[in-house]
Amino acid sequence: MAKTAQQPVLVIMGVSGSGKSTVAGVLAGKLGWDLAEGDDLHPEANVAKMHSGQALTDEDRWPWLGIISDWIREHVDAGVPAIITCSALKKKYRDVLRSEGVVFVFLQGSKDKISDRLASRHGHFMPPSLLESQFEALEEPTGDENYISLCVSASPAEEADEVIQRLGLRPVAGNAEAGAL
Ligand SMILES: Nc1ncnc2c1ncn2[C@@H]1O[C@H](COP(=O)(O)OP(=O)(O)OP(=O)(O)O)[C@@H](O)[C@H]1O
Ligand SMILES: O=C(O)[C@H](O)[C@@H](O)[C@H](O)[C@H](O)CO
Repeated sequence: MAKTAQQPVLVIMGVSGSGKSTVAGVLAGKLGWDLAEGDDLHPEANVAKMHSGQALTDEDRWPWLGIISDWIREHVDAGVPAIITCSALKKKYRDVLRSEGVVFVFLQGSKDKISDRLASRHGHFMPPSLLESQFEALEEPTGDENYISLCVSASPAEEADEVIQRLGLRPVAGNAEAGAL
């Protein structure tokens, strides 16, 4: 069972197409928490690189992880509960995001399942061809990393409810039904 601080920051993590943005949006609606989309914090060069079909390297990702880490720290320091999406594929990436109060929510799914999702997603800069490299880079969280894993076979609303229930979070009154898809 992951430990939750009174005002946690949830990092919704997983490969491209695992549902991070979708689930984070529903969860933020139910909880009434601050939300940031990690994809929006990438330097432009990173987005252009992924769009052209090339996988990011560690060097490409460090500046981006620094921005995400700053965002997390601001919320932790201010005691404001929040949710951010970030692939956070490797343990060394999570190590720079980790701090008291940070809980990783790992959206875990098979390559086939996620590949099907990406095939029917349109208008996103990330090409489905990069999914293979995402799985190659992925180091699933283990051991004493403060995390929960969720199997991505339920609806976004069910996945959000599972996070709320497993972490013992409190939905905003009247928002419990938000995002029922
Ligand atoms: N629980 C779900 N059930 C069915 N479809 C889903 C679910 N979650 C997400 N999807 C769909 O899967 C696709 C990928 O979801 P989403 O864009 O949220 O993934 P992501 O992890 O944020 O991807 P990326 O990192 O590339 O931005 C979208 O088309 C979304 O509508
Ligand atoms: O670490 C990475 O390779 C990137 O963060 C990708 O995961 C993308 O940001 C995202 O998946 C595309 O939307």
